[in-house]
Amino acid sequence: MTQVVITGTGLFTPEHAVDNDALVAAFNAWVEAENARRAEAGVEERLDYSSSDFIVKASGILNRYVLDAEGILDPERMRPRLPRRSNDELSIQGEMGVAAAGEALEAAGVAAADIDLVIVACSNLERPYPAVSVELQAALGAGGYAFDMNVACSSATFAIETAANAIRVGNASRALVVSPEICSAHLNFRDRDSHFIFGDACTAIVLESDELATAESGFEILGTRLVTRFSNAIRNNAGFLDRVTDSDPQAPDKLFIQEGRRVFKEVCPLVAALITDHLASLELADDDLARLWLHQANRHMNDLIARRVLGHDPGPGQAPIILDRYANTSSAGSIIAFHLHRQDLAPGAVGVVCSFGAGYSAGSVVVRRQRGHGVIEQRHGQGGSR
Ligand SMILES: CC(=O)SCCNC(=O)CCNC(=O)[C@H](O)C(C)(C)COP(=O)(O)OP(=O)(O)OC[C@H]1O[C@@H](n2cnc3c(N)ncnc32)[C@H](O)[C@@H]1OP(=O)(O)O
Repeated sequence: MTQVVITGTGLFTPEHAVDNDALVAAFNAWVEAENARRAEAGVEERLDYSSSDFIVKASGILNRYVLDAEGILDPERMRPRLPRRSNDELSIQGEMGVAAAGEALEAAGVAAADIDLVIVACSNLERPYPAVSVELQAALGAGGYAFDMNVACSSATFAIETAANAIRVGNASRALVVSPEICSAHLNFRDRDSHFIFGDACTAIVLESDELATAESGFEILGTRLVTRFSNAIRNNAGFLDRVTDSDPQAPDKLFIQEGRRVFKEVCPLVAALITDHLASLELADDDLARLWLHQANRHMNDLIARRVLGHDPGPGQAPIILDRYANTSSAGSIIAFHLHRQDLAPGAVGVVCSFGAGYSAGSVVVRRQRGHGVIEQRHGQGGSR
């Protein structure tokens, strides 16, 4: 069976950084104005203020990067301002994708023309068609075929499995998985419970059949495992039927909404069981795991999942946190952690990239650092989705 190797990753980080204090100042200025409006209109109910202390304590988030800070921090607007682009211009997600893909291709030592599958996988696509991936394929000069897919926060791991299988069956020899997440556009910055949760970023991953890979030390995919379980606890009702259902396009449910506590309670055990069962199916023990690159939604969730999987608190750097800087970047989060925190791993070290999110959906990708190019250990050398 063809072995599939991750040979390069890339990351696009928007220039605008917004820390909690700036976000909270904008939110509280809006609350003050809104409460004054309510008082004037004789409405009794008042809105509560937000606080940086709460955000850090509840989530571990200190900062987020966004495509446009000015629109978000304007209390009169509180949403990013992204100018409309003409059909002849590269789309916003296409531009993010070109930046992240360029870095990933360079790391892999692969020319764009040698890519024959491009998957754009993210929570929110900026239009239904033509597919952003097909536009990106053209912008990069990649060959083969391309398609978009959305499995919310698990989009990237589901796409890794899809790309790896395409390589295994011979439909592609090299694939690019790109996750351009513009979470600031689906976030209700006027909702106290969630206004701090998300940031924007784009990741890219190059996957190759091992016979073709030339990168010095790639990460061999030992197996992938995906799970979904329906839940309304995280939801966004925006959709193309809005126009014909005559529903209010400004209604709060047309943006991200969640029952945070429920998500915490229901998703942590699901994810811990997914990883543990996946490792067992690969004849790996929990303590074989040198690293957990977990989805980055909430620091406490990650601590709990890592503890459940490992049976003890993770060692320093064993379950890296990037949400302190990036906040929740949906499907990009676990890939950012993988991108930034893998180079120190010794050859042969095993780790898991694990996403979880709306759906619910969760994906586990177990990888092992190669011992220099072309040398693959046979002990856990199974291919396929396991
Ligand atoms: C998986 C995904 O990627 S989906 C997207 C992200 N999802 C998640 O992160 C799900 C996991 N859940 C969580 O992380 C958490 O539930 C959070 C961070 C969303 C919220 O933290 P919680 O501790 O659950 O806060 P909760 O909503 O219960 O509120 C606790 C208190 O803080 C208050 N509070 C809520 N928001 C704020 C705020 N912005 N500032 C100050 N206080 C606040 C509430 O009013 C409440 O006060 P009370 O105890 O007096 O009633």
